[in-house]
Amino acid sequence: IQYIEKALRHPLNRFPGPQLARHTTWYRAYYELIKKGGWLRQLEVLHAIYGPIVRVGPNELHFNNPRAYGEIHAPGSRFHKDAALYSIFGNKSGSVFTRLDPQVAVVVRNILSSYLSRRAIVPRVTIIQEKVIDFISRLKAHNTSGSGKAINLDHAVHSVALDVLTLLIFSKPFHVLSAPEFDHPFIQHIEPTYTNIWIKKYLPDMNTPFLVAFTRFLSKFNAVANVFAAQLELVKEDLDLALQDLEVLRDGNSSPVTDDTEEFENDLTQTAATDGPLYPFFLRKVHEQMQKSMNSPNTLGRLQQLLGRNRLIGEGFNLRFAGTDTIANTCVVGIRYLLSHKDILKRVVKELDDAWPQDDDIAYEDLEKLPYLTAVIKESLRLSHGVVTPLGRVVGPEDVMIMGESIPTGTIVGISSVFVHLNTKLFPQPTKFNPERWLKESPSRTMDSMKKESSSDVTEINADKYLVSFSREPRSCIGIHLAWCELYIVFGFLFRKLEFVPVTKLDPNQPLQFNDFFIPTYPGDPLLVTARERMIFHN
Ligand code: HEM
Repeated sequence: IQYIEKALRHPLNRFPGPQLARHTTWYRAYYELIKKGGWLRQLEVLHAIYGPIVRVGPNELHFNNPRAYGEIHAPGSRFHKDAALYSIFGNKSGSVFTRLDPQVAVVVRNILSSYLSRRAIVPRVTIIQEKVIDFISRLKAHNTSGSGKAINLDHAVHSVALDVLTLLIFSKPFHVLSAPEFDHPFIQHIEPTYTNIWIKKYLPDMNTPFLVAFTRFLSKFNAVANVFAAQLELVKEDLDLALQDLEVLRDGNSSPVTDDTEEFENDLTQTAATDGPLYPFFLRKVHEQMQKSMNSPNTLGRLQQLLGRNRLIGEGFNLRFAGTDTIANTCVVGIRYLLSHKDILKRVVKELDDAWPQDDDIAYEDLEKLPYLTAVIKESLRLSHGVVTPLGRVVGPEDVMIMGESIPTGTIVGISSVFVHLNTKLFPQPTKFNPERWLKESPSRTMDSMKKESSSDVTEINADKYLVSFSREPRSCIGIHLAWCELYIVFGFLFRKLEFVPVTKLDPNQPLQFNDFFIPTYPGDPLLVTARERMIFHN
């Protein structure tokens, strides 16, 4: 009776939605677990029935208007991340990504952001370039080896993304690119990893002896666990190596304790000459902060709690996930669309050839200046969406207005990036791969159409503002500079140096289907291609 009374008085009752979802989160679980990531498709159905705000769980609302994105992910927001959603990444040992409170996360965000800043990344561009050149030779060698077998480009691109990231960040990179046929176990298990983590959201105490014993029976689960364990071992070894270095530095008294971020960034820039990986720098910065706090037990205690050994391992481990599959997905989606749109491919290749006529190197800054390449990357980011799951936030510390409605404290609110990127007012013919839309002189953006847009419920016409693949402050992606840099180099180098012949049948009018497993996973045929060197003829 008490339950019924409470349910009848619930403040979210005024919002429409399916009856079952009002009473149990298992309504959503059905789509996430049984319908294998079909929650996004169901959200579309629900919005079509119930309108722009839908009650999708006992305590959860989903929005479909891009304006809501800005209101939920607003600078200075104190909304916490949704504990149940982020528990799938194990928020017990944790990392900045799984820290729920933005005011706690900011401490680690600041340190991590400086070592992933543009100033830290640009001097390390050669590390990325060399790996991508190595990748290109492997693709060519595969073709000339006479095996006659096409390459699975999805696996190949995930391999290069994982190698670039781990080479740049850790002193012990994973080296997966050297596996025959781009088929390293770390790569084979990407999809099962993502599809299996959902179960943790609904059975959070996976570490209870019963569940551990139970999962031993599931061979697929076990294989994924083994791959996880192997990667974790590498991160742990890296941490130990870095800590040993720190001991040496401390004994030799050569680690200056400094408050000065600029000095730290200079330090990063100088050490770039030695190709230093970034994770040890991060640890060194943490170490410096701790030394500085020796006389302030409260700060020291807080730092130790935030950055204890397990947490530092968690931080390193999380970077592998945050920074690999997201970039690889953007590349795979972009390459697929380019190979199925010959006119767009021709135009981007011409732009590259004009800017880079000789077979020597091109400066990264010159790639960044190419408008069409930039538009191709933005369109690839838009149609790969970044993270597709609604990034649930808990309203607080007081009630707020979202889409003109007062939303009570404690409500979980979200809007998937897909509803922003596929909004027809912001991006006409949204499922079409059309880099033109990002160019200022785009013929599709006439004064008339812009006037119409500004009179719609979307008040700003700046499409860049609605590219939310990296989310928004205060929890936006801190790897954005690395991501952009890698995307320019992968797209620029691959299409300047190689010609791909798709073996998979690609239909330009068929939008790519994906499932919602936090980041999108693409069922269906893998992208099989052969690759050969491009010949450039100049008059
Ligand atoms: C195309 C590539 C990438 C995309 C689309 C992307 C997307 C995102 C998104 C949407 C978020 C917000 C997640 C949330 O609210 O829970 C995020 C957070 C994050 N990203 Fe990325 N990311 C990319 C690359 C990277 C790279 C290369 C790194 C680092 C090596 C990285 C590290 C992080 C971290 C540490 C966070 C957590 C920030 C926080 O919770 O405060 N990401 N990313």
